[in-house]
Amino acid sequence: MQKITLKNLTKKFGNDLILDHINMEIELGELVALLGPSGCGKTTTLKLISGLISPTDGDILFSDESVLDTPVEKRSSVLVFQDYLLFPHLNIAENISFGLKMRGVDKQTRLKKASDLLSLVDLPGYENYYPHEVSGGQKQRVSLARALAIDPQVLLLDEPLSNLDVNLREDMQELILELHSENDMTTIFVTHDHEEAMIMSDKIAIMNNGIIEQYGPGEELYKNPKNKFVADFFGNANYLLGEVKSGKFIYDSWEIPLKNQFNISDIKQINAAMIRPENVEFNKKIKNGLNFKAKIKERKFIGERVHYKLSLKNNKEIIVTVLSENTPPVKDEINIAVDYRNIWFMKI
Ligand SMILES: Nc1ncnc2c1ncn2[C@@H]1O[C@H](COP(=O)(O)OP(=O)(O)OP(=O)(O)O)[C@@H](O)[C@H]1O
Repeated sequence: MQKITLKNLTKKFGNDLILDHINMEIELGELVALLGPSGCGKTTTLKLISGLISPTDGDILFSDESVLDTPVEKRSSVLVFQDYLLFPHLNIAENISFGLKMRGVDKQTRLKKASDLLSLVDLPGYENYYPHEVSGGQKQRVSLARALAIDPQVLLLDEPLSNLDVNLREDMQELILELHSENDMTTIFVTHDHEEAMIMSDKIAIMNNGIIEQYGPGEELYKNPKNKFVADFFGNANYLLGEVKSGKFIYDSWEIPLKNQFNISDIKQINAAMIRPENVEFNKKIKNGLNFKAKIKERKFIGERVHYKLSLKNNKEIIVTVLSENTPPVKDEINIAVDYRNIWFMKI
C-alpha cells in the first residue's frame, strides 16, 4: 500500500494548461474518485501518477518519496484504461500474464496466476478465449485481472465501468470494492457519474478545468458544497439570490439565519442560498426553519418519488422532490417548510 501525495502538480500540453497546481493527499488504502466533466484533466492526472507522462511542474510522492525519477514499470502502480487495450493476438491467459512474462516469471507460475485471477474476476475457464470472443464486460474484467497480476500497490482505473450496462456496472462496482479491500491497494478511479463516485469511494475530488474544486468524503461534498459547481455536480438545486445583512441572509421578505455551513472567509461575499429539492417538506411547520406558502405548477410522478415545480409568491419557481405517498395535485396551494440546517449559503 502506498500513500500518494500530489504537490502543485502541473501539466501543460504546448501552451495549454491542463492541470493547474493540483494538491491532494490519498491515504494508505483509500479509494478515491476523480469526478468531473469531460476534458477537466482526470485521465491526465492518472497518467501522471502512473508515470506514463511527466509533469511540467510539481511533484508526485508515493509514501512521502518522490517518484518523478521512477519509471512506469517500477512505480508499483498500474493504470487500467477504459478501452481495455487487450492484445488481440494473445489469448486471455496470455493477456493477463503478459506483465509477469516481461518480469521474467516462468510459464507455469504465470498460467497458475492467470487462472487464479480469472476465478477472482468471475471468469473461470476463460484462459484460452481470445479478446474478440468475449463481451465488453468480460474484457473489462480481464483488463482488471491483468492489472492485478503484477500485485500493484496503487490501482488507477480510468472510467472502468463506462462501457457497461446497469447490471454489469453494479457487479463490477462490487468486484472493484472487493478487490480493493482484499488486496490492500490504494485505488484512484475516474468517473463522470456522481452516484458511482458516492457508492464507490472514501473521498471524491471534484475537478473542473484543471483544478480541484473540492476534495473530501462524498457526504461532505453533497451537504457542504464550497460552490455552485460542486453543488450542481450532485444533482439538482434551487438557488435563491439575495444578500447578507446583519448576519442574516435576506431573500425577498425572508430573513434566514446564517448557519455555520459555508467555506467562505468573508460572509459578505455570500449571494445565494441553496436548497436541495429533497429538503423541502410539504404541509409541515418547522420551528427553526423557513415556513411559507407555494402554489403547485407542475407534478411529475416517477415511481417512488414525485417531482414538483412550485411557484413562490414573488413568482420564483423552485423544484421539489418528495416521496410519492399522499402527494397533492397541481394547482393546490400548500404549506412548505425547509429546516434552516438544510439551507446552504455560497457565492455564485
Ligand atoms: N497528449 C495530449 N496532447 C495535447 N492535449 C492533450 C493530450 N492529452 C490530453 N490533452 C488535453 O488535455 C485536456 C484534459 O484531458 P483529459 O483526458 O485528462 O480529460 P478527462 O477529464 O479525462 O476527460 P474525459 O472525461 O473526456 O476522459 C483535454 O483538453 C485534452 O484534449
